[in-house]
Amino acid sequence: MKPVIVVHGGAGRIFKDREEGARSGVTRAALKGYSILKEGGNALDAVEEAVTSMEDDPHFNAGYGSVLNEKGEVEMDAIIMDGKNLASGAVSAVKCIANPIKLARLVMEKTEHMLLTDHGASLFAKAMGVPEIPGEKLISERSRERWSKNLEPDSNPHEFKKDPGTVGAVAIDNEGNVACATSTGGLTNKLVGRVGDSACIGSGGYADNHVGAISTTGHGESMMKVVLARLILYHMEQGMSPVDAADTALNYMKTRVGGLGGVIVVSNSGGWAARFSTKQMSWATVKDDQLQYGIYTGEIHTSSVIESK
Ligand SMILES: CC(C)C[C@H](NC(=O)C[C@H](N)C(=O)O)C(=O)O
Repeated sequence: MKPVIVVHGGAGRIFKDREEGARSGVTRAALKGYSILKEGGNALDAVEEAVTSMEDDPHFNAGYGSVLNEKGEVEMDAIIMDGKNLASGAVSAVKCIANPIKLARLVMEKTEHMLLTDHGASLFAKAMGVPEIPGEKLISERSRERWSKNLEPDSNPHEFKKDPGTVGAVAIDNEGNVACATSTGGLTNKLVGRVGDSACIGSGGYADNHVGAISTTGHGESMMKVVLARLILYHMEQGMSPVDAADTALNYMKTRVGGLGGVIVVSNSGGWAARFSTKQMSWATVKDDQLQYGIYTGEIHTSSVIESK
């Protein structure tokens, strides 16, 4: 099987000041993940690496640069899933760690459980030797500015809320194993303790070698109502292509519950899709040593991996 990776850096709106950063961030993440796959590495390592790279990048709403909750703090959700055996690990409402996706993987590999939250997740992180960092270290200047603007009486919070940048990756490796990973700071000015789709199996992501892998972004409450990731795989099981399955599920979410979002898909035969019902979504993919990326509907740039290094 030829390896494929697809990544997203969030749907919604991408304001001009974030466009270049988002474009280069998704491109870098896809190339990092792809180089693992090219060297014979597995899909799980590739999606973890791609997501870690975007968690460390302040242009995205995950890890450093996460949006702030109503109290001005970072609380993050993440999930990872292995399509080989349907093993999955997730964390929700975690603070004070740099890479929630790595903690989600430890939940998957080192516990009997699938999801650890808040205080328990932080005790687990300590037990695993994951360094605790001051919460302040996750707050970028941009997130702080956005958060305080949202509190101003004449602000238009709906505009800012549209531009966060959740991250995710899906991949298939040369053995035909698929995996997904998703990580987010959630929604701007959310209530303390709010958990979104990105920590929930079937909503924020799903991976099954029998069908393919999905990572999602968008309005979490809507995505949880329709169990978006698993819904797309269901359509693929019924014979739809990744693009048709993604569009059908996104359309259902829009008409049924009024929610918008974006998804990336890889099928177990190496097909892929990056689709969104929002105005924009930053995405990138590498397949056959060819890099493709875009932000707007219909925008696709193509270059060879050798040139882009
Ligand atoms: C306005 C929306 C489309 C922006 C989108 N948000 C998320 O994906 C949030 C995540 N699914 C949750 O609900 O916790 C983004 O970050 O790009």
